[in-house]
Amino acid sequence: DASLLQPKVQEFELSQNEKTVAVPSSYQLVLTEGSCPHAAEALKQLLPNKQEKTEFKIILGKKGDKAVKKYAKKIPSHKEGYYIEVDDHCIVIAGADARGAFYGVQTLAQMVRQGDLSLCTIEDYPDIAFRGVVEGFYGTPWSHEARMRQLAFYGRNKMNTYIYGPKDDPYHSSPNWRKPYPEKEAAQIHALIEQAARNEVNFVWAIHPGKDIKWTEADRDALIQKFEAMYQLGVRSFAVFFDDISGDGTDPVRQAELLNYIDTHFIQQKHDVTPLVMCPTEYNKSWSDVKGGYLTTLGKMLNPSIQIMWTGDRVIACIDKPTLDWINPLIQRKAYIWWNFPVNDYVRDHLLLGPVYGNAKGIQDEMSGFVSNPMEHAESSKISLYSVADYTWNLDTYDSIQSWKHAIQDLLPQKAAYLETFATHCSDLGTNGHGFRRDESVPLQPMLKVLAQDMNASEAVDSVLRECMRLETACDVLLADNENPALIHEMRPWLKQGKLLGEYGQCVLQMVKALNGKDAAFMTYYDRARALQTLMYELDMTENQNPYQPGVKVGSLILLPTLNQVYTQVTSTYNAQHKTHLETKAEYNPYTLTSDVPQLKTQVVRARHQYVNVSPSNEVIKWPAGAMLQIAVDQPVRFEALTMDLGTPRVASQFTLEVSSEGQEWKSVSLSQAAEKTEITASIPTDTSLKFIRLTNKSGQETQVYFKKFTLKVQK
Ligand SMILES: CCCC(=O)N[C@H]1/C(=N/OC(=O)Nc2ccccc2)O[C@H](CO)[C@@H](O)[C@@H]1O
Repeated sequence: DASLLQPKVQEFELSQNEKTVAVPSSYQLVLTEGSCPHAAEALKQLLPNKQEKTEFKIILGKKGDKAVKKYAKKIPSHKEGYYIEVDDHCIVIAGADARGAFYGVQTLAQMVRQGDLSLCTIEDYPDIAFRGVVEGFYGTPWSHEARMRQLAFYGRNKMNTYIYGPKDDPYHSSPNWRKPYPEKEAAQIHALIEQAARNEVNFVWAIHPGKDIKWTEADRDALIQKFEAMYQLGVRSFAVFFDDISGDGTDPVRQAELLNYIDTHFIQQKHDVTPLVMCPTEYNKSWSDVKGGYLTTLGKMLNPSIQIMWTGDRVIACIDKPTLDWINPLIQRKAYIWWNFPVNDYVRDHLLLGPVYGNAKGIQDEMSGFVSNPMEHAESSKISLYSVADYTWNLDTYDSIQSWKHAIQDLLPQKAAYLETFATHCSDLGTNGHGFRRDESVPLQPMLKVLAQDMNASEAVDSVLRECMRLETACDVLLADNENPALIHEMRPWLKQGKLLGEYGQCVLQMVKALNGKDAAFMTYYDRARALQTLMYELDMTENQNPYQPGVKVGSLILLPTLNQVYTQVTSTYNAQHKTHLETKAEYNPYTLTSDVPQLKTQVVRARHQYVNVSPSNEVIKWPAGAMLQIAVDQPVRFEALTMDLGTPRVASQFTLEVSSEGQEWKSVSLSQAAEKTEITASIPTDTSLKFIRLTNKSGQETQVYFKKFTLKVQK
């Protein structure tokens, strides 16, 4: 069944209807020794017991091999393409090159797993030249074991590129990019390179020198020497990243001269090295200043074989034709896409387990590469990566939902149905500085909308109740599962939250059904609902407490908000009927953020014990003159202190900090910032309790700052 092949093949034809042949238990292998070693190794693992003298033959080779001479004309004339022919006494796998032959064996492996083989022919090849993953996220780099598993996953899914560029590796970035890796790390990288080769994956080693590179011969030679050291380790693919830097490292002429020098004096000298990849400083349209000439300078100066990475119209954006029609002419080549999904280093309280959707069809000829920047959770990222492999191999037949279901089936075969239930409600990012969102709880949305309109709609009550039971069950089963321990370990906090959410939903809907029944029943569900609200809040406050977006969110787009709304409504109704004063607030967040700084208006404010934090942003914030950021609180509190960090020294004088107890009378509070320090503090008088605090840019002009920290300390 061709629709089950992953990625979907370009052309599949049954040769004789309904005829099949059993998977050969023994066969004669015909190949040119040493021609396609990784394909031959994969075939041996797939069908181990080959015999010399048997009737059945498997022919394996690449274009030019005598073994496949007869089929040469059938082999697609695309790099990494292959031809498969299955008939009743022979299987042919003929690659356009060795990697194509390897991919043919991967496809055969999937056919074999389906049982008897249909008599058929397959002509297949990738739509996009470079497909795979860039380990380029902020946060805990993947472990060595996780990377080894990833590379095998890429081999099975025909991804041919893994770019090693973890921001937090000191030998990839500053300060040690000039130094060779120590013994242990070097050995691990060598092991990864061998694993990559076995799986026909280009291991691309990236260097990120931009923070402190000097435009001198010394630093140029230091970079070449580091590349040479990596070449000795076995690296045959190289990248230079200039993203997320400032200062004179951002000069495009210098960047281009350096890259052309590396290309001419290193890449071109080696013959067995793939084209150099670079990540520009302006890597998305929203940050580009075309008139400034950065992109056009690179486009004009960079040797044509050098690939230029691009994230799209924004840092986090899906890729469509207008995106590519804009960038390709400027850089005078096809963009090499760095797709910032499912990376979640800016929404670390959310796991992104939903479908991969939103990238256009029909744009395969406008991109030279498409690599996904994943989550620090390696196993959980495989749901998205499976679909990125599917999409980038064959854009026009890609079906996001079907691919998502197959991805889950592939990741956890025995418990796929449960993982699908859980993943359905664990896909949106929540509000974030990039404004990038994903759909969530999609099959349940119609009923949730009915419920929000009328909590007594019995069909909606029952269907949401059943889904909450399924969610609770799914989380229990997954928490206890050991088919893929690494996956469950990563998801554990979210599975626990999903279980609580499923239980909470059942209580709330039982409250609705108990409204006109026995009060004791209602009260029991009410007590448990309140208890579950507390348990969800405490889990959110105690697990995954990273310094950026701490906490554990599940169902945050529509399921939890709808259940909270129904909780409030049914409790209010009960109060009206019984003249009681039960608590109607579901999720109590006493703080509200308002701002007329465009990039800050969606930031999240959250109380955490004695501290009130506004979530930091990775972006450069353009703070208009007179614009403000305000925190309001329901009940008056005594703020003791404010600590913030705008990532810029000597900037406090551009701002005023004011406080108010009712929003009319404002008192200003002095800000202090030590010389050459970026941290700004304010001690707030606690003689009166306050409901408002606001920070305004009073400098009379727009200022550019970062937004690394904004924390209020509340008096106990
Ligand atoms: C060619 C893409 C480079 C890129 O995306 N860099 C980082 C990246 N950069 O985006 C920024 O907004 N970076 C930034 C903004 C302001 C100041 C410093 C960095 O975003 C991703 C998602 O958070 C990170 O995983 C990436 O490492």
